[in-house]
Amino acid sequence: MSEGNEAAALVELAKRRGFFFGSSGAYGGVGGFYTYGPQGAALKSNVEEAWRDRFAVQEGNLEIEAPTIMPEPVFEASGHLDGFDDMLVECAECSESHRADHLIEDNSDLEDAETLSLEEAAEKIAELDLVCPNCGAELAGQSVESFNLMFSTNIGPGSSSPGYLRPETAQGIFVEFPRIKEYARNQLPFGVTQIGRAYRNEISPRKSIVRTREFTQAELEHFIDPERDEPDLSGVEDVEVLLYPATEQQADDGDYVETTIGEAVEDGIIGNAWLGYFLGITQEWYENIGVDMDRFRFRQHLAGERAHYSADCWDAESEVDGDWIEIAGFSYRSDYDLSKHGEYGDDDFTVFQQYDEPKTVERAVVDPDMATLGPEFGAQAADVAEALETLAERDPDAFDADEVTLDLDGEEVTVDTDVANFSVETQTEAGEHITPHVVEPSFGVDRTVYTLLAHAYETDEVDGEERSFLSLSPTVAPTNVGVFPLVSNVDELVDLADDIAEKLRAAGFAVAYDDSGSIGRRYRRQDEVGTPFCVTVDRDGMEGDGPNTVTIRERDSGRQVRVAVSDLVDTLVGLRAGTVSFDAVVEDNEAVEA
Ligand SMILES: Nc1ncnc2c1ncn2[C@@H]1O[C@H](COP(=O)(O)OP(=O)(O)OP(=O)(O)O)[C@@H](O)[C@H]1O
Repeated sequence: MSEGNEAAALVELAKRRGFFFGSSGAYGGVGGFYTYGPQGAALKSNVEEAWRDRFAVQEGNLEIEAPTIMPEPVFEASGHLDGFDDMLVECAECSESHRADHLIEDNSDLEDAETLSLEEAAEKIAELDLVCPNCGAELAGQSVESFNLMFSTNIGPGSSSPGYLRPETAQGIFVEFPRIKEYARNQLPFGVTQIGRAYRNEISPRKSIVRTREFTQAELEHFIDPERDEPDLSGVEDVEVLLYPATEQQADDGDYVETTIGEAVEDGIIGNAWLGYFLGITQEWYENIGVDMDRFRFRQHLAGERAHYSADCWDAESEVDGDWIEIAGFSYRSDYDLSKHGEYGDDDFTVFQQYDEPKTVERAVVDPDMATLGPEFGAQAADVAEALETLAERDPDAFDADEVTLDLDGEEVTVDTDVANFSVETQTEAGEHITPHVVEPSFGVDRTVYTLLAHAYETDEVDGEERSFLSLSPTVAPTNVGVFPLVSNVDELVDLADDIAEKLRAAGFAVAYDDSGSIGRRYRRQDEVGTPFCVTVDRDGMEGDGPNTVTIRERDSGRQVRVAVSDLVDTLVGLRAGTVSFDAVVEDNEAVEA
């Protein structure tokens, strides 16, 4: 497809063939909400299933399903209430809202306008003479404001209990960590996955299902002890990747780095081995489900671009119509989330890590008797003593210094270790409580679906006519097989076709049974929705005393092969799973002239 046309052709096909379309059309539609039709819902569900199989089942990770609405304190702790903002500029003329950073990026060479401050963004808009994409009015002089992307609601009647629709599925996993860690028997590392809806009140939703206000994420939160846990890179070190590191993006002649996961981790291009591990298995997964690897890269975030919780971040990006779209994000979230919930929430977000050998340590033990602290602390004495005790537990070495500094609700108090009455006791410790760090691969399911459709969309010529088809991988194709009686007025053919359709459905296939129109038109209909194989029941296969035979047609090449009905289900099972190639089926059977 030529550049610029791909998305338009895709959206047209998606609507006509029941992949997806803007929702609530009867009421004028509402920006940023899409309904998946029968083909789209099946494709999306197959992508989710493939993700679940790779990132939950194959990895031995756990899966949970948490609510999509959570109370306000969760998002106070997570930082989303304060920090989950985009830059908004409103047109004074038509009142249309725009994302300031996107407007700037679309109209300049700047790729990281997100990193600008609000004032800088406003200056840039003026400098570039940007106009409102809706009405053409000048935007210079308009202020740029930050806009929080969370949808708010009230839980129960009244407004005393505000809640928010989750902007990422991840918080549902972090908040439930105290329960899940028990389930995982407190053994790090372990991973928890969740596939579900997330909601963001995007300032300007666009590119159909690429930027919507309600979308599906598939997230994995992998909990590790950064001091003890190392990933096993042996399975991914040879995976070849195209990387676009932050340093290259900032260099004048910034270039891609073609390397392997093993080398990228060794050379420090990917600064964290766990991120390297996940980039490796992700690249293979995307390739398996049909993302075109010539239109795929990993791009590292620039420092100012990273989310409030992220210490290092890479995006998986796919190219559609010449634009790079983020389809998954990989963040090293450190202990940010669990520490915050530990601080704000009323539960234990740490894990007890046993030492290899018990350790003998000297611990400062604070005397809780306030009198010994001296009169200078007055009414604060009880708080000071409590803070000293906490410090003694968390950082006993602090008492080696002459004085210790305490934080009493934001007020700093310095205590001379001579007057802080503590004694040093020798204790044997079996382990320590640590707050696990989190490595997070976060996938956008809708953007994956969009990429698969865009990368699969092809046109060629068949019998002198243009044909458009989706070369979707058999593992995700929404319809697995088409079944057609060559003609609909011969009972014998119709009965056998019915019987085959029933057997295939019983074997777990999504079957499209079609007996209307010419066989060519029936093939075209299936080609357009990406059905990889079609079975046709014809008279040739019913002749003689031998086994009945039917033809299987392969979508992309249009080649056909005649196979015995008794072998059909097994053959298609192999073809769908990719364990049997169409070439092998042709070799074992009789190729048919198309
Ligand atoms: N509005 C949206 N519509 C559809 N998918 C989304 C949307 N926002 C995020 N996603 C998906 O969720 C994944 C993880 O979310 P993350 O918070 O990393 O996105 P993001 O960096 O905020 O995305 P963007 O910069 O495009 O707004 C993204 O890689 C993307 O695939």
